[in-house]
Order: sequence, then structure tokens, then C-alpha cells
Amino acid sequence: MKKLDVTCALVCLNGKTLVVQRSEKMKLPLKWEFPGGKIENGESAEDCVKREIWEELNIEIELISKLSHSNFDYPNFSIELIPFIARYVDGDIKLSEHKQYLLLEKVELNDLDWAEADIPILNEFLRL
Ligand SMILES: Nc1nc2c([nH]c(=O)n2[C@@H]2O[C@H](COP(=O)(O)OP(=O)(O)OP(=O)(O)O)[C@@H](O)[C@H]2O)c(=O)[nH]1
Repeated sequence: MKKLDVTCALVCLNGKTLVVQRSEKMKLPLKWEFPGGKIENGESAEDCVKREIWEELNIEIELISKLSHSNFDYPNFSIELIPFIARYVDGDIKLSEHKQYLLLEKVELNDLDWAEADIPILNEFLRL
């Protein structure tokens, strides 16, 4: 089965965490996720996540630390999700692909309908 290497960022802004909802047209429609995307050939995970956040949200971030990778098999594809904790640095948030974004307190994150691969990452983050 096709395996995707995907990065994502848990972006902290004013003590809250930035989360995005996938659109109806994307894979995993309407699921919530941490923004990010597929690693391109020859690209480092760090460069990938900063590029994806710029492309998807129009903001610049600074990486702080890493969390554990999450491996998950969806029915049609497998994913290795590589998470970073990051800090917002600059820019006005403008979405290019997602349906909406939210800035949430940690206690609010559990209420969303998450992409399944994100759940171990969310749980590790909530324990920090
Ligand atoms: N960016 C991101 N993708 C995730 C997360 N969790 C998760 O399962 N994914 C899956 O990882 C895959 C790669 O993400 P992507 O946004 O670069 O690519 P995509 O497949 O939506 O783009 P495409 O439809 O144009 O090929 C998506 O199929 C998405 O469903 C997450 O937290 N962040």
C-alpha cells in the first residue's frame, strides 16, 4: 500500500493551538488535523513543515520541538505523520485549502472530529 510521509505542526499562538478542518473536496473530508503536508523528494521534515504552513496558512513559524511519529493505515493509504511543536512568528492567517481554522485551548481540542492518525499525537500533546 502507498505510504505517505507527512509533516504537521502544532502551532502555538497566544497560548492557544491552531487546528484546521479539511474541506469537503479533500481526502478525509471535514476531519480536523494539524496543518502540514507531504514531504517532497530531498526535502527535510523541518523544511517541509515550514513550507506547508506557509502555503496553507500564509504564516511563518519557528519549530520548537518534536513529538513521536504516528503510523496509521487508512483504508486506501498508509501514513507516517511527523509532528512538530511550533510557535507563530509572523503573517496574517489566510487559508488556501482548508474549510476553517480554530485557535483552541488544550481542553477544547478533544471535542473535534480528528483524522485518526492525529489522535496519538493529540494525546501526547495533551499530556505535556
Ligand atoms: N497535513 C496533514 N495531513 C494529515 C494529517 N493527518 C492525516 O491523516 N493526514 C493525511 O495525510 C495526507 C497528506 O496530506 P496533504 O494535505 O499533503 O495531501 P493530500 O493528500 O490532502 O493532497 P492531495 O489530495 O492533493 O493529494 C492527507 O491525505 C491527509 O488526509 C495531519 O494532521 N496533517
